[in-house]
Amino acid sequence: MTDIENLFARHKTCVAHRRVHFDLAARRDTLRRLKHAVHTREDAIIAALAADFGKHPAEVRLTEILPVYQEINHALRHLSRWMRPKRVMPGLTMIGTSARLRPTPKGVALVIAPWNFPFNLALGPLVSALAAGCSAIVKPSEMTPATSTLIAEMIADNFDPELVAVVQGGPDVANALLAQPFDHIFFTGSPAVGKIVMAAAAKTLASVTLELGGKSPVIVGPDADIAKAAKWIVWGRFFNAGQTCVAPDHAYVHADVHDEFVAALYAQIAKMYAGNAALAKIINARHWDRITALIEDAKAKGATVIGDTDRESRRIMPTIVTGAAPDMEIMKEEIFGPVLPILSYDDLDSVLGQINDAPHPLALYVFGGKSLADQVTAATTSGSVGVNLTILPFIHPNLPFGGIGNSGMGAAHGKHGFDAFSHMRPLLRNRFIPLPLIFPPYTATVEKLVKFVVRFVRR
Ligand SMILES: NC(=O)c1ccc[n+]([C@@H]2O[C@H](COP(=O)([O-])OP(=O)(O)OC[C@H]3O[C@@H](n4cnc5c(N)ncnc54)[C@H](O)[C@@H]3O)[C@@H](O)[C@H]2O)c1
Repeated sequence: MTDIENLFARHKTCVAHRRVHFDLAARRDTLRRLKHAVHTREDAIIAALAADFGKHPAEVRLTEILPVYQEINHALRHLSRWMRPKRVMPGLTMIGTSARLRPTPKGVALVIAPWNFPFNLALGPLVSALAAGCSAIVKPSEMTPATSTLIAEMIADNFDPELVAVVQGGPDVANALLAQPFDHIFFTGSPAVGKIVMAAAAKTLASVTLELGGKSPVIVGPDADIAKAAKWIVWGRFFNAGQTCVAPDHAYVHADVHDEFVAALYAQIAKMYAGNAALAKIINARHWDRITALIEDAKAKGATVIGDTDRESRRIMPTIVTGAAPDMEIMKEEIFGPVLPILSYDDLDSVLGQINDAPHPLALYVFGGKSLADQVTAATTSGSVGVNLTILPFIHPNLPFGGIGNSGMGAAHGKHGFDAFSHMRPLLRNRFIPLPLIFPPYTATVEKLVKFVVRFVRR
């Protein structure tokens, strides 16, 4: 038996014997312990993310630590209601029964996390798994060794390994874990690896939540408040150096406001990133090479590019690509870096056509009046829609967060995350249902009764 098989078997046994935290008090205790563990390590988390890719402490607090506290507090506040069995009305044919839907822990959960928000995206789904009463094995990203090691130590110091365990490693370790018959797999990462995860889950029939990525467009309409649009788009595109799944990937800007918008972008970049102290590094040289190759290809195909790069420090300064066109590589793959291509448009229908011809995005942003937002929302499909803001649908505690098609399946956060790790188990109790009156033998009276019942239901 390998270490992973052994660990999984121990989780399975504990879950089967309800030895892990199952009732409300125990789950709350687990969540409080997790909160305390994070609270006592805030400085270490900031240091780990600085070591992994130069994230600014304020950004770590806002995008890695705060969302985890929010997820824990929200669960602590609402868990008792989420866990309560829900009464379900009987409908005509079930009169004489009482029905309840009881959220039941799925069992042993696997959480596979990416590198871009390595703390938040490992811990957030873990909160949902623990709130739902599951045990969990977490595999953080191998690309952020300092943060992943910190997560492993923090969990080992605070939890029985049969309740929560962290297994570190890359694709090999992920695949060894995926071979185990988990009860639910929560994967956050690229669409390419999402397909590998789903294929593996098909072998064990594990249910999956897939939080994937893709190109999230933003549309800036002729009636947009340009200064406000530029502020939200610069913030959403460039924090974490653009390595954000819900970042606006490229912008369609109405020709009437194009020049004003581009000027406003530069003004905002100068304001937010003067001196570049706030800008994170690109995660590694491979990604730096990939992103700068996209920039070079756009330049070679006629785009105007403003923004500096430095391989030594793995920095790419906030970069604007004007005159971008669909044939450029930068318009074909998720950029996942601090680069914003701008496409000028006159005809909204052609923009909607381009969005609909591409895989469904994780997020879609619209800047403009209500009628533009309504028109775009009605004509397209995406994981979420943000109007006159960016990123925030991810942070809202009561909105489901998830993609559709290429950008993912299922939902995370709050009650939706709890539901992902729960089986809604129907419980139907017989009180005085008269159905046995029409059990065989089918005498003339029974037949008449059956006919009557069918007529009654049909009417
Ligand atoms: N929807 C969301 O919530 C969300 C959040 C963050 C990132 N993302 C997406 O994640 C991607 C960036 O993250 P990433 O580069 O870490 O993603 P990734 O898919 O390369 O890696 C994610 C995880 O999968 C593992 N993995 C990698 N290759 C594997 C393989 N062949 N078999 C099994 N496991 C494998 C990694 O070790 C890591 O833990 C982007 O596409 C981004 O949009 C989505």
